[in-house]
Amino acid sequence: MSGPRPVVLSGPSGAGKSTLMKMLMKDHEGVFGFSVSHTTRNPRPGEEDGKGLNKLPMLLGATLLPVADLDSSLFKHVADYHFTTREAMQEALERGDFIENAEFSGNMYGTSKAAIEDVKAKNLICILDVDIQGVKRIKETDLDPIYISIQPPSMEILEKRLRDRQTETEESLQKRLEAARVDMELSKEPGVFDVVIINDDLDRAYEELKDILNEEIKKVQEAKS
Ligand SMILES: Nc1nc2c(ncn2[C@@H]2O[C@H](COP(=O)(O)OP(=O)(O)O)[C@@H](O)[C@H]2O)c(=O)[nH]1
Ligand SMILES: Nc1ncnc2c1ncn2[C@@H]1O[C@H](COP(=O)(O)OP(=O)(O)O)[C@@H](O)[C@H]1O
Repeated sequence: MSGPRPVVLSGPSGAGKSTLMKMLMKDHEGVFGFSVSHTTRNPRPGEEDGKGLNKLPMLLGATLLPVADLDSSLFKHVADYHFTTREAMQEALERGDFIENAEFSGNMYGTSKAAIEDVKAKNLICILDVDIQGVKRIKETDLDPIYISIQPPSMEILEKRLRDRQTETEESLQKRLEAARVDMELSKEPGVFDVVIINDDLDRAYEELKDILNEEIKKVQEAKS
């Protein structure tokens, strides 16, 4: 049995991926599991670390990382990232512990095999939040996810949302806007994404996302009942 299909959420920084994902996980307890990525960027206030799992070099070799303590049915216990160092991440990469990795806005990001395995083991729909480079890398694997791009209505609105979020320095904001221009172009290429959702009105975008995932959601719910 292969279990439910994973879901890749991609799109520019500030497009609304985390917001939509949090809504999904909150409304569907015990259906989704988040693939907790590794990153070398600093944690933002309020962001949750993958609880001790940033001792990565030793732990990543294991088939199943002890991320089971992150109860995906209770969103508040889901980690945002495993915050780590460039050195530790480089070593783990060399060991082949990641299915994909990318450099984004001056930091390293990557999806470990263990992050995916953890969610798979619980028979949940695995959600991956990755940039466009990650999308291209994942296409070279046998993961076979549903590829969804979340796009902002315009660059102007994206910039406003990112500024209002108050998480970025001016430098990091400019890097994100630059990456967003590239992302917006590439996401228009035919065949890259199964669906592109324009996140103008949040509730409408959320309904669209739920509709796309409805079949997979039902499968997981039926398997549980
Ligand atoms: N390739 C790849 N990209 C990732 C991964 N985790 C996060 N990202 C992407 O990195 C970018 C920056 O993420 P983040 O620093 O959390 O900023 P935010 O998207 O503005 O909240 C976003 O486009 C994410 O989708 C990963 O494991 N692999
Ligand atoms: N449809 C929307 N309308 C207005 N603001 C939004 C909308 N969607 C998201 N936001 C806000 O925009 C900011 C960026 O959203 P976020 O989910 O952090 O994006 P991402 O995860 O793609 O970087 C957040 O402050 C969020 O509250």
